[in-house]
Amino acid sequence: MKEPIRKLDRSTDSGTPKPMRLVVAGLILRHADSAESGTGTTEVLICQRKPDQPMSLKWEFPGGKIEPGETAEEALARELDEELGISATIGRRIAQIRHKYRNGGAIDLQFFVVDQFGGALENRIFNDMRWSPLTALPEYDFLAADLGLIRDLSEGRLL
Ligand SMILES: Nc1nc2c([nH]c(=O)n2[C@H]2C[C@H](O)[C@@H](COP(=O)(O)OP(=O)(O)OP(=O)(O)O)O2)c(=O)[nH]1
Repeated sequence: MKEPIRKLDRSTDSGTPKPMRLVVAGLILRHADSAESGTGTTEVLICQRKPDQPMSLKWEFPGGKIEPGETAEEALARELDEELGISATIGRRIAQIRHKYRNGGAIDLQFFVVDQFGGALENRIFNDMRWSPLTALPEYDFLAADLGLIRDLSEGRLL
């Protein structure tokens, strides 16, 4: 007897499966003093992707993929050197997020605090970069995987 032709399940068959990408990103912090209130504001460095990159002009935290043989901290220190020209001391890990982008790419993202670095910050690859108070983060159009973290940071839950 002939086997019936099975219909392809579009939700599971989207071509060759892409491997999970392991990504690290840094929350580079600085503490700005406010003259009027006398209290300090915590600011974080945010970076905007270039117009010719995938997910163009979205905002993200500096970082990138872990290469074979690297620890997460080593990968982040390398990326921050390549992207910003700084020698960063990688602090504690404050979040880990798994996300599936619509193109089928899944990423595992780890975020680390960086509150010490050597050298002068230099924008080597981004369209724009700026310091944002944690409370202002939701005003920026961040990558989808970062949105939960953005909410937590802006509401003072993580730092
Ligand atoms: N650096 C960074 N990447 C992030 C964040 N959130 C998020 O979804 N990502 C994604 C975007 C990229 O797909 C991937 C980081 O890869 P990458 O920095 O090495 O290189 P890329 O943007 O050229 O990415 P790709 O085209 O190779 O996928 O992680 C974030 O806050 N920072």
